[in-house]
Amino acid sequence: MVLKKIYTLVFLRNEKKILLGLKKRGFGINKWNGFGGKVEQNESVIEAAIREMKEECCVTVKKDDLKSVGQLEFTFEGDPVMMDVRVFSGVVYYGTPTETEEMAPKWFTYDSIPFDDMWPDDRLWFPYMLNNKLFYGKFHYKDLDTISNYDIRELKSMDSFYASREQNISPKEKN
Ligand SMILES: Nc1[nH]c(=O)nc2c1ncn2[C@H]1C[C@H](O)[C@@H](COP(=O)(O)OP(=O)(O)OP(=O)(O)O)O1
Repeated sequence: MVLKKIYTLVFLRNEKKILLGLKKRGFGINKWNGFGGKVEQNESVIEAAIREMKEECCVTVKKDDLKSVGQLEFTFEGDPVMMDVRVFSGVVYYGTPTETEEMAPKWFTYDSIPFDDMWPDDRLWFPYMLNNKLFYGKFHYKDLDTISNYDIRELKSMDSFYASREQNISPKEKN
């Protein structure tokens, strides 16, 4: 059996910019990323995405304003737990992105995304997201800085992609 933990990752965007946050503690510290974290028991993926946005940058997003745009799976050498990351994108939000103990938010123009200070996988799958393509990516890390192999593909629909894997996920994990 593959052990996995489900995470959320949310990117607010507009025509010119994307909101990233500098992670101030824990996993991925000092890297720029979207906002998100572990899906807790008794919440759906989308509920977790909304909660993490509020906790990490004080912004309110509504369920219908978040679009499921991708899934990323990460495994690490010697670690039996797969990270299953559900990626969302949104334009509409309420409030002002504000620094918290976990994240320092900042808007970046699309040509100034700081890939050198992000997870190495980001420069591989961001082009899909930025071009409004749905995607699935699978990455195996040799260590926290080094991808040993990966595969990315474009998807036609997130719903049908998740439906095809339904037998492997519990109802709570669906969005
Ligand atoms: N290789 C990777 N590339 C990427 O772009 N995002 C990644 C990634 N590996 C993890 N992430 C994201 C997923 C998730 O949004 C975040 C990790 O979540 P955290 O560990 O911060 O979870 P929590 O906020 O629940 O943690 P704690 O509250 O500190 O327990 O980093």
